[in-house]
Amino acid sequence: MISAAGVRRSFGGVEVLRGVDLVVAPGEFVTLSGPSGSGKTALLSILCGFDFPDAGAVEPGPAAWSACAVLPQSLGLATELTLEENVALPLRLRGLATDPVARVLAELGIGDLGGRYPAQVSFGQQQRAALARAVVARPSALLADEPTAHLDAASAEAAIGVLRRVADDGAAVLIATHHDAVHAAADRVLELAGGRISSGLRRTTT
Ligand SMILES: Nc1ncnc2c1ncn2[C@@H]1O[C@H](COP(=O)(O)OP(=O)(O)OP(=O)(O)O)[C@@H](O)[C@H]1O
Repeated sequence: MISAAGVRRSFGGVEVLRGVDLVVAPGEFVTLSGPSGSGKTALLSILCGFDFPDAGAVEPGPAAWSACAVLPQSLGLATELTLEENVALPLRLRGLATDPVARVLAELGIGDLGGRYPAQVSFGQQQRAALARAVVARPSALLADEPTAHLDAASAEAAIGVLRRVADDGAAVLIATHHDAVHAAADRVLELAGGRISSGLRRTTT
């Protein structure tokens, strides 16, 4: 579960988040839209524990952070590790087998790049490696900031398929994005405007 209740956050005297309430249930794939500067990154940073609210409460709290995967805009790949080693890291840290690494890299179209270092691949390829690392250990919550920002349409489709599967496997998934294709794949689209969540349209399936 991912949730925020009455979350407020100011920067330099400007209140960017003015009482944000949201809930993403296990198994839900929810996207967060909103104009540039509306506070999407600020909200995700608080939800994943990188930052703290001035007021309000969030889940996951510290006790559940280990089961929460985060894909920041800056990616955070370890530059001294190959893509394969980066993706294997969350599995190794938990003492799990690294068999899924090759499958996830292949699914994202970078199966032949596992032996390269981040500096030896494009930013879009790094972005897919960071997504692979975020999902490989089957997190129970996933927070991602613009995970398809540097991807072409086909690569974005593959990324969306992976995100969808993480939710179908039972994770609560919240994605900040400007990308219509990601919103179209979501169960619900939340709009952050004026410091609050102003809508939560449920996608209708026919
Ligand atoms: N650490 C900080 N210090 C000062 N101001 C900040 C800080 N973090 C965010 N802000 C301000 O808060 C506002 C929201 O920023 P944020 O990055 O959350 O927007 P966003 O909705 O993610 O934008 P984008 O769609 O462009 O990524 C902006 O006006 C930004 O300048």
